[in-house]
Amino acid sequence: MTRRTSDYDESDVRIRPSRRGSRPRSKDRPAHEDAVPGLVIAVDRGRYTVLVAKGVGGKGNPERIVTAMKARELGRKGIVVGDDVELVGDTTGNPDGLARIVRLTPRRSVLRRTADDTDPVERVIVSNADQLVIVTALANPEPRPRMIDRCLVAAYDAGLDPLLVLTKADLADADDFLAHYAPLNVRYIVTATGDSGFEGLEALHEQLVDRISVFIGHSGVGKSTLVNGLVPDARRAVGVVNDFTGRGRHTSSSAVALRLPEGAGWVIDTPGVRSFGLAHVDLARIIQHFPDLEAGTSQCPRGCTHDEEECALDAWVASGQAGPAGTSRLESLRRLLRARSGDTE
Ligand SMILES: Nc1nc2c(ncn2[C@@H]2O[C@H](COP(=O)(O)OP(=O)(O)OP(=O)(O)O)[C@@H](O)[C@H]2O)c(=O)[nH]1
Ligand SMILES: [Zn+2]
Repeated sequence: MTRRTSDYDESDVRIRPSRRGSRPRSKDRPAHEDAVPGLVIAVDRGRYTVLVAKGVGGKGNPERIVTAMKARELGRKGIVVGDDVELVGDTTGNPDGLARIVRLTPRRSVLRRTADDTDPVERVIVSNADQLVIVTALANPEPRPRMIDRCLVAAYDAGLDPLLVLTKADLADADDFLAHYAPLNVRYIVTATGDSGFEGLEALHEQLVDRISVFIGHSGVGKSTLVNGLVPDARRAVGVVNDFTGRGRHTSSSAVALRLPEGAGWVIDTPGVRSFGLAHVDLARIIQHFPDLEAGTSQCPRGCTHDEEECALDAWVASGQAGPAGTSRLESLRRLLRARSGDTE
């Protein structure tokens, strides 16, 4: 198996830990009592853009953006957008200054993916998010239900609440699509741009208040249009900082956290992420992420893989108990199970 390299700034971690025990903690590790907390909002080739709040490190200090590198003592531990960290060094926000990240605060959530479904290297895309916003166009490009199902599995597995955003409702009706997904009880927002402005943007904004939301979607679905509508200046702000420090501009291939106006939540844009390999998701757990089908497994033989002749799910779907999308959802589940076990057609 070839390990795919990625220019995406995610942290790579072997899923199966090595059998060698980790090194005992050194007693004389420096304590960094003067470290200040910050939030990682962008990562670009080993440089971290960290937001440090007002008043931190001294009364009267303004909110500032600090460029940092990872301290040696953190070893190979990856730092990603969304991480809460502690910094030492120059944390004034001086454009020529450089801070060091000396501590990573335990993560509340991690959104991971692998390059494909059997890749042993998992990448952490973003940490500490609580919502996954799956952006799909109703037309141009056509919705991809299998991709959506995959994103839903990734969201549930990471403990994030999924939110479907269906764009371009001016081009196609949302009803068919919504009928398909209704049995899943996933929250959704329908948006459209047109003569009457940007419909649905406010409803979407409401769902983002006080949350950390990761946006994912294929090229052309209108994700940038949404993000720019929600956070008109933020991308420029992050870009400016990177220009200004001369330490590499923020490229569109890595995730960036953008603050909603009035500070009421974060949108994390993930321009380089278009799909999720799910090698890190326990095979037996995948079915739990299909709640519309899981109820039908009670009639399955013991140890059923749900991809075998005796599986009760075919009858469950045929009886209509999984709703109108049952057939396609079961197909989706089985494709995932096969891909996950390396048994691709
Ligand atoms: N008709 C219509 N077009 C839209 C809508 N939203 C976005 N578009 C158009 O769709 C195209 C793609 O939009 P983007 O926002 O660039 O899409 P994206 O998902 O960010 O795509 P990448 O930038 O390639 O990642 C643009 O031409 C937009 O103007 C919409 O609601 N209705
Ligand atoms: Zn079964």
